[in-house]
Amino acid sequence: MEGKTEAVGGGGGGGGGGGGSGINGIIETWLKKHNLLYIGATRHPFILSIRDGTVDPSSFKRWLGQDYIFVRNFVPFVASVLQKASKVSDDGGDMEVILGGMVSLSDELAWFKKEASKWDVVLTSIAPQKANQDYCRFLESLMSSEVEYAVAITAFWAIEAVYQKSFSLCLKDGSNVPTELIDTCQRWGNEGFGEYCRTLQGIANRCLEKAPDNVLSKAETTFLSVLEYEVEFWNMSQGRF
Ligand SMILES: Cc1ncc(CN)c(N)n1
Repeated sequence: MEGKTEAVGGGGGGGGGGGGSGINGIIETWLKKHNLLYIGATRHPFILSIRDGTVDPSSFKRWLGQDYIFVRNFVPFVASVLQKASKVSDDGGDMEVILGGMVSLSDELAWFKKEASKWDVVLTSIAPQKANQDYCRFLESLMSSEVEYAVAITAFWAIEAVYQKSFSLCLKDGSNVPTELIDTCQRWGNEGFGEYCRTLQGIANRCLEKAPDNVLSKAETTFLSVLEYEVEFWNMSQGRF
């Protein structure tokens, strides 16, 4: 899909339970408007090297260790999104989706531990690198009660969606992912995770449609920041600082 905008997850639907307006939602407008940066985050050379089977094992190990630290910091951020949802969302449907997301993050942490031992990566001896520290600091800033639910849920969707889009690319026909990395690609590239991301996209769209202009522009800036942090994270994984 190079050079062409595709709604995250490929469907363009607003997502069950989200109620967003799908193909014509605010997020779809942003994806078109910021397509270059979006492509930069979702078709990064690190991901392309996994897809093509040319990934440097030391880059993969670096990514693995750093991402474990990131996910540990991501959990409290998601908890803060859940707290915001409990205060503002009308029907409780958002809370169920976010809670489901927290359950899969618990699985994700267990997966990192198992994967790390397979690759001889000692998770307890890893220090976060600068790009990771910056990203985690950004997450922390979004946890403030001053940050609106529409902004926080947009960030949450974008963070999950970048991984879904990136790793699902590795599962497409013609890819040459090494056997030992297929499980990694399936973790975020599977259809269930794609559906979950479309649901988050629908929730975010619904919130953005109700949001005043100043919140909309904060959410757009936050979306762009997520894309930039994701690019830096992939760069860091490749040893490019
Ligand atoms: C950096 C990063 N971004 C997103 C994800 C998906 N939870 C992740 N594990 N790491």
